[in-house]
Amino acid sequence: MTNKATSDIIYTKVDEAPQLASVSLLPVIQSFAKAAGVSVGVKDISLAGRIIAAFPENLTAEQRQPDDLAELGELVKQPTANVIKLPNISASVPQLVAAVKELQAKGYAIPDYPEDPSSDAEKAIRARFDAIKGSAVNPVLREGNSDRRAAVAVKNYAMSNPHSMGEWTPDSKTVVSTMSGNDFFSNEKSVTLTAEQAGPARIELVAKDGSVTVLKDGVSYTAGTVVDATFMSARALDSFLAAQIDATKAAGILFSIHLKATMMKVSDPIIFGHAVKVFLQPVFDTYGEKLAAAGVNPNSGLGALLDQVAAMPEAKEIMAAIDAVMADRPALYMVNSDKGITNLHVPSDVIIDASIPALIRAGGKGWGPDGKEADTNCVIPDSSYAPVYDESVAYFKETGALDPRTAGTVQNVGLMAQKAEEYGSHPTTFEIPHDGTVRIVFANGDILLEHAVEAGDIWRSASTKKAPIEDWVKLAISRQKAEGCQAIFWLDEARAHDAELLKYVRPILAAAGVTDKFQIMTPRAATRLSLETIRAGKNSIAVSGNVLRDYLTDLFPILELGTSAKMLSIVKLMNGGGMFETGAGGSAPKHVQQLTQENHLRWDSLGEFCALGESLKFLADTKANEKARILGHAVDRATQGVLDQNKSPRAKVGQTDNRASHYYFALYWAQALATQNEDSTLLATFAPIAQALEENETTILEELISAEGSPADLGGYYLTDQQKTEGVMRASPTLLGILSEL
Ligand SMILES: NC(=O)C1=CN([C@@H]2O[C@H](COP(=O)(O)OP(=O)(O)OC[C@H]3O[C@@H](n4cnc5c(N)ncnc54)[C@H](OP(=O)(O)O)[C@@H]3O)[C@@H](O)[C@H]2O)C=CC1
Ligand SMILES: O=C(O)CCC(=O)C(=O)O
Ligand SMILES: [Mg+2]
Repeated sequence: MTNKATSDIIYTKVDEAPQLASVSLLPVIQSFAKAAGVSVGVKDISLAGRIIAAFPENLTAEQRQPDDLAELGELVKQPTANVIKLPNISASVPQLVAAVKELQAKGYAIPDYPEDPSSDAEKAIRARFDAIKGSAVNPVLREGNSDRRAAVAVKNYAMSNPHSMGEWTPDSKTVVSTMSGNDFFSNEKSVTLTAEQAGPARIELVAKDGSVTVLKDGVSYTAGTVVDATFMSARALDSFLAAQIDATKAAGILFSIHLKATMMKVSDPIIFGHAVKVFLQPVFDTYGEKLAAAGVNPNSGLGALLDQVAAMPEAKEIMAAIDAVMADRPALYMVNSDKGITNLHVPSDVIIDASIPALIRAGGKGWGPDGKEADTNCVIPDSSYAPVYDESVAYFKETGALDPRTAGTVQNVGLMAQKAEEYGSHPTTFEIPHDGTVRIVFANGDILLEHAVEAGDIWRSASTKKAPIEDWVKLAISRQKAEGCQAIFWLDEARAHDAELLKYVRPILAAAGVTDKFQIMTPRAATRLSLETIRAGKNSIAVSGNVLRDYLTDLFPILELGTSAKMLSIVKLMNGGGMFETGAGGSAPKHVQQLTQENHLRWDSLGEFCALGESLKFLADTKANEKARILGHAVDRATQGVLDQNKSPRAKVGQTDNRASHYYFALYWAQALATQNEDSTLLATFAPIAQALEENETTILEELISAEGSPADLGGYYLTDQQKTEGVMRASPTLLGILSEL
């Protein structure tokens, strides 16, 4: 790799709200760090940046950008890596298409996204876009397992300043519905590879007539890898969805589907497309061919479908047919009832890890088309992890809402390193073109796993390497030792994949003499026990696979803290480096909308503060930089100050926003450095800074707040204009002036 990252700490340029927040926060971080001899560089992993980097030959020399993600992907394998990773967009097709359109309008000659590539040239373009689509950054950077928890100060703050919780009543009609068979869960097969089996393999589909289609060649496995294969039957999925639509209507509640079309970027958009199609079945029965000819792909959602229909010659007739079907269907759970955006409009608008916890926090209520809250049928087709939500809903119906003032906490140790489990499944997931048998075949012809499938079934294989599994169990042991609390492996002995994992887990626990410190429970049982535990004010550690890592690090924080944005999220990289993620939430598109409408950014950077403190302390250890340690401890004190003094952003214009909260963070950080007695140089540097920040509080806040209430122009969405964005996010010349003294 050329162009080696030379900064001590790498901060990531991302998208949407966290990127806007960075424009305000980075000058503070960079100038404070500089005073301690610590350099903080930036690498671009934004959606727009990744698109630009993928098409250099289409662009002018000025427009071109290096492939920062590839560079970071190498860096995270180095022992010196120290990365602060903010959440980036995992793009669905509609988001990708919108970003390309914006870049084209700005003069970047990026090709269109080929929806249905036919020529080799189109296929090559599509392959480049596919590498950008969905969860394309996290699996590359997460070369370690996940340690997510609420810092003690953050948890204490949440207990003394509880967020509002909706009421749960036993008569709530809200339910979680999932398939009873023929899904990924029930069709799963799993094998741990012996040393003899390690090596190359291919995935092929053998048709009924014996002809063979190679779906994927050049798969390569190492010894000890757990290889899974499974499929979801398209027929079973469609009849499940049809039955759920009817059941929802009969119950008089809202229909909603919750998927992870971003992280599960191949399988879940297809499942989403089935939901769109089944919901509009009579329309597809009548106009299916015409819609297909017009390029409609239900996987992109109802929003894109409506736009495409509007441009068809038969628009009026088809629109009338759609309206008639919608009138006959149950009411849909809405993303934005004011704008008529439904759950089925865009595959990435409703993302299960955030959507279901928000509904549970609200007392089991979703928003209906009338703008009112209502009970909801939460449809989660695959039954692998749906029991977690089903059990949560059942538990809260029985016992009422959780009380954040007294609740304990559930931390997570998640398996994700080296594209573990579903993270690595994207290139080995296929929508089956015709009936037959899918099989994984070794070079010598031996068959590893096989399934009889039908056209349209979604078949996928995931694998998990030995070293990450062992690292994950060891991380669990050390976290349990540090906390001394209950710890549960959320694994189901009766599930093929989990049974293979347990063959690793048990001997490692036994060898470490800690078998009695851990329980092993199915996700459903673990959910119940964890909820009972935190209700009793005690703590638990959820040791889980990758998908549950994702789900649980939103579910519990959203109930305990009101949001997952405040989580400490550490990735202990397997080769010795550290990556510090900011919170457990996403890029909060709603927040950008508020900023552009009324110049108020309610993004909370507490996750960034926590990550920064950890990153500096890690740097102190890896580069023997004591100043960095002092800076890191001062970050912790500043974070505590932001919490104690209630300087976190609030929702409304005129209240503290993201920029003002960064001012307070800088003030408390400088004060902490000006009052420590370990390093006199730092003290001398920061004493006048702290004083200047204190003395100019009123001026700085006035400068920051003066523009609030009226629209803000960022000059773009996916690719904002740097000058305009800095004008909005660095609105206090006084603050910038003080920072420039460093
Ligand atoms: N690690 C990563 O890179 C991740 C990326 N994503 C990406 O983020 C995008 C949006 O995902 P989505 O599922 O909607 O989830 P988000 O977490 O972005 O948004 C859900 C809601 O959570 C609240 N929220 C999240 N972060 C903060 C914060 N720092 N401060 C205050 N409130 C916050 C907001 O609620 P309110 O409206 O109440 O303020 C927000 O509307 C997608 O493109 C997704 O792919 C998602 C998860 C992780
Ligand atoms: O990788 C992604 O797409 C999102 C991951 C995520 O939501 C998480 O890590 O919590
Ligand atoms: Mg998540």
